Amino acid sequence: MSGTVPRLSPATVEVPHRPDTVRILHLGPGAFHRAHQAVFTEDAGGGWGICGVTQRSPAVVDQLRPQDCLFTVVERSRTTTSCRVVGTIRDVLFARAEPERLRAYFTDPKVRIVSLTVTEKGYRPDSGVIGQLVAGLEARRATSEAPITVLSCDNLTGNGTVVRSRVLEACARLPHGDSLASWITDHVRFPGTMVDRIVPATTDADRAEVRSVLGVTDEAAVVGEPFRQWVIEDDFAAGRPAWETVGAQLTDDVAPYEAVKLRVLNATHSLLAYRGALAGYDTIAEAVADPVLAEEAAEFMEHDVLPTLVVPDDVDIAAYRRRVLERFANPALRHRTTQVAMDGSQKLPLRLLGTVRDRLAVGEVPIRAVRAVAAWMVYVAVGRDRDGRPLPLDDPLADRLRAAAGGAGQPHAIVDGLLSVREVFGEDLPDHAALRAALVEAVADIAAPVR
Ligand SMILES: NC(=O)c1ccc[n+]([C@@H]2O[C@H](COP(=O)([O-])OP(=O)(O)OC[C@H]3O[C@@H](n4cnc5c(N)ncnc54)[C@H](O)[C@@H]3O)[C@@H](O)[C@H]2O)c1
Ligand SMILES: O=P(O)(O)OC[C@@H](O)[C@@H](O)[C@H](O)[C@H](O)CO
Repeated sequence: MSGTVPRLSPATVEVPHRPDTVRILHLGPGAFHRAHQAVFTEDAGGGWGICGVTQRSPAVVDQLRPQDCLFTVVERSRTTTSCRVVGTIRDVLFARAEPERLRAYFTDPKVRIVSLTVTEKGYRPDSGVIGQLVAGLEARRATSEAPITVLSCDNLTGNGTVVRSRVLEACARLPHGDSLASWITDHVRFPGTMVDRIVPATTDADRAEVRSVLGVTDEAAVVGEPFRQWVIEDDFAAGRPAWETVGAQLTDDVAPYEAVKLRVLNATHSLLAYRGALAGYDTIAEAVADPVLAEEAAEFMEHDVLPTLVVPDDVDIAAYRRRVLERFANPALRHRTTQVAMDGSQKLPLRLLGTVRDRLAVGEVPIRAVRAVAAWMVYVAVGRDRDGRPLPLDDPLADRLRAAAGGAGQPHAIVDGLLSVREVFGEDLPDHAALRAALVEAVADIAAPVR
């Protein structure tokens, strides 16, 4: 209950140096954007204000607008907590309710960057995000024609290339799409990025902590770990904030950094999420505190992932792997296993199946990666933990996955059913006999305690 505690606003908290002008339009101003890009952008200075655009609901607009878009970032290490109010977001809008305001931002030459954090499923053709981008770029072409950069900050392999391809594919479906595609090719850049900061969904307890520390009610507070990293391909059409002055790394080639992050951090996160949730652990920190799961995670990184990586010269991969496990072990974050487990059909191909394919290609069956995939299969098929508590299947393909898994049947039926989902496993993996056999064995082993 907030009682009479005043709301966070410029009247209740002093925030120096707020930018006056919106120069970045951000699609998907969820927890991660607020704790990552908004913080880097505020630190970099130079007057780059952000307008956040929500796609699916006005919830974040309703949280931020009464606060003049101010919000708190709560930074939690194992032993310390600090709060910082961020003022770089200057406007927020719900696209469906305010299409004219959205169009005005897209056509405004002062807006130089459209960035995105819309989750992996936000890039699917049915999400509406790509359509929104194409409509916005079309409006810009018809008015100012000013060059602009589209900056994906989602955990996708080749996020810049993916968003560019999706945009051009959508143009190809329009009646006069060829000329729009050609304008986009000449005027719009799509740099790739690697983004990293663990930012769990905010809870009521987090908001209560902000109330007690700052003495204000903040409905838009977010929580993150102290670590943050941003590697950005330096390919911008119309300028950018000086992010390199505040710790971001600008480079010609993001791909090796992105592969290290997705295959080491995100894949191990998913392994711990599925194995941990099935074992009855609520949080990633609890899962990695289990010696069996910690060893499985460490061995997965060392034996399955490492041989597939081209490690950039400036990355000490042994230290990186150790640090990832230390970050996961931070108990103050309370990152829920079921949050990391969501959208597995979209995440597995990006985080785990590249490693599986690369190892199979050299004649090795990566048994620890296989166990992680098997844990996802058991999570989908059985749908409850070892104490019988239900596990949510929050996934855009949930119905298809449930039907394919066919309930908690025999291991071979679960594996064959889920392997047949081509959107996840492609055309190659379902026919790989050694992979199938290893999956059946791992599913049998992991499912036994939860049946
Ligand atoms: N949270 C983290 O630790 C973290 C770290 C690195 C990268 N990321 C990236 O940021 C993304 C968002 O994470 P978050 O913590 O902000 O999540 P969030 O749930 O707080 O926000 C997700 C945002 O994406 C939008 N979205 C979700 N599904 C969509 C769909 N189908 N179509 C259109 N928009 C959709 C939501 O409306 C919301 O604005 C992640 O999926 C990941 O790609 C997150
Ligand atoms: O955010 P998602 O849903 O793509 O993935 C869940 C986590 O693995 C992820 O958010 C990590 O916390 C993050 O990628 C760390 O930078």
